[in-house]
Amino acid sequence: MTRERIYLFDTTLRDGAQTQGVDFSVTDKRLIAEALDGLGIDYIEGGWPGANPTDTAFFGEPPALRTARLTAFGMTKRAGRSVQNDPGLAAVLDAKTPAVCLVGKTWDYQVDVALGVPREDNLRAIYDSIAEVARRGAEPLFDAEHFFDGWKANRDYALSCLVEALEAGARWIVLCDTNGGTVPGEVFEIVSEVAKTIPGDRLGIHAHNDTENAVANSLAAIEAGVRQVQGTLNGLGERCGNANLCSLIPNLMLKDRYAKRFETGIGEDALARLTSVSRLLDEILNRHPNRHLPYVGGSAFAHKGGLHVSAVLKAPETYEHVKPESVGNRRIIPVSDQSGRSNIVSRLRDAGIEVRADDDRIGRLLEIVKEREFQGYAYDAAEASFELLARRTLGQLPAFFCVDGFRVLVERRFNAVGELVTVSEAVVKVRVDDEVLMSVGEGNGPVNALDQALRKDLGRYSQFIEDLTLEDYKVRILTSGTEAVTRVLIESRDAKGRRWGTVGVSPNIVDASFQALSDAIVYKLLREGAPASGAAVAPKGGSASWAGGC
Ligand SMILES: CC(=O)SCCNC(=O)CCNC(=O)[C@H](O)C(C)(C)COP(=O)(O)OP(=O)(O)OC[C@H]1O[C@@H](n2cnc3c(N)ncnc32)[C@H](O)[C@@H]1OP(=O)(O)O
Ligand SMILES: CC(=O)C(=O)O
Repeated sequence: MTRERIYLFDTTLRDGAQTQGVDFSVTDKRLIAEALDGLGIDYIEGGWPGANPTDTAFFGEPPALRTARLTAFGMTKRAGRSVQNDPGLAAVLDAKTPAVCLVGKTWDYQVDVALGVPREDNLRAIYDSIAEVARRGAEPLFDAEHFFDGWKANRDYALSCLVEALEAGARWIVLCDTNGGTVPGEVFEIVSEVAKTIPGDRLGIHAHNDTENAVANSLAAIEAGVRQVQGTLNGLGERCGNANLCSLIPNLMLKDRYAKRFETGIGEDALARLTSVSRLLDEILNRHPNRHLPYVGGSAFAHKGGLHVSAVLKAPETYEHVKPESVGNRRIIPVSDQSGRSNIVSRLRDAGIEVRADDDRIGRLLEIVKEREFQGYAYDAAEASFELLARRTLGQLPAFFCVDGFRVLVERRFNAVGELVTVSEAVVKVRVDDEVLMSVGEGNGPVNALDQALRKDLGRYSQFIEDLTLEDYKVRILTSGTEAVTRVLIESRDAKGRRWGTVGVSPNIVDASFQALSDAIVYKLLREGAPASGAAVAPKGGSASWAGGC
């Protein structure tokens, strides 16, 4: 059976740039456009030429795209101006992109209130503007703003706006749920009605996520006939975002209901790069990847419950709706107080620790994990600390360095120019082989000072941790009985792009931080294959190098 083509339109660089807190540079835009092109996206909306210097510069020197059509965004001509005499429209058209998408009003209320022009004038503006795009040789697209609200308020007027765009030569008429308030059943009904006037292979959908339905609305629109779908990477976009292409694409390609009827421009190889493209966007935006994103999130294939893990190890499809590797993701089996022996065995194997499934020490390790989670440790977010704990329990943790003690001082005083300052200073005494090393660190707070001091001189181990960076530091106060206990979670990273989490728990925040910091270093040494120290021995209990004297 021949499959119908669904065209994918990415607006990460335009609607995504309207996300609060997102501010792309020209270089960012180029990188993202190239990644989208590499995936096989059909249209890449690069921004609004003339609206700001970044977008103007981006279109001034556009990236060389392999197959995607670079699209410039703008609005229909301004009231009181002709298409030839509208500097805003001219800037969009002068970008000379293969495709141009113009947004126009289709809700009568918006025409009356936001534009304040007679409704007839708006119809003429749509026609003239789209016709001008066609006349200039670009592929015209019409974003029908507020279409669903417009339909509900005055369907004849909303439809007449679409007809104007179609007659003016629009290749695509994109139905926008601008305020994001429409739900899937309504989208299906309305699009089905519209498709009686405008053929589905000329219709697109642009859904916002204000009711958490942007992906569902896009799929409903496809079921009702549209053949172009707009969205963004990771669901960026105005307010609550747009339809997330990182969910839409796998839904279209991996779910039989769609995959049997439709094809996209994305191949299986490219689909297997989706997770890395999603992470690239986070990297560029300097954001932490959202673990809970479907398909591409770090937890999308994380199996925590013991019952799940026991079955997944027998057959992954018992608890996985698609194969993680189909979207370039991976299965994770974290260890926590929800675990059974299966979690432990699986995690140990992942860490390259060979142990028989019926080894008594597995049960002992499981007990320790549950006991420590009761005290406040959280190993599902600190896989590196779990590995260290496991290796120690199994007698497989090399001793690298030993912390004999530390002292932290926080002092508030007047500095040399009479300003009141708070200074933190830490002194750490470590032993490597038989050598005692004492380092002083200064920082903007006690934990920072401690971190500086600990890393400053680890003797022959210093070379292994030069590229170690602290990425995230989270503190949570837990109430256990009448005493407050602090849990510190640290995420670390190195130049090879490895990330790992460590945890520390103590009634004292500095203590808890120190455990997590020293675990982060020990884990790095382990991964680097650093040789064990001659004299120091790993202490019993607590972290690898923590817990006072050795
Ligand atoms: C639904 C969407 O997401 S559409 C995309 C929205 N994205 C953006 O707005 C980001 C980029 N925007 C900008 O940089 C600026 O808004 C600009 C450069 C486009 C315009 O800036 P300004 O000229 O200062 O106008 P401002 O943004 O305050 O107001 C928009 C004007 O366009 C008019 N307008 C809005 N939509 C349309 C339209 N489809 N067709 C014609 N005119 C329109 C408004 O009535 C208003 O006119 P007024 O100034 O006479 O009241
Ligand atoms: C065009 C657009 O972004 C919208 O209507 O939501």
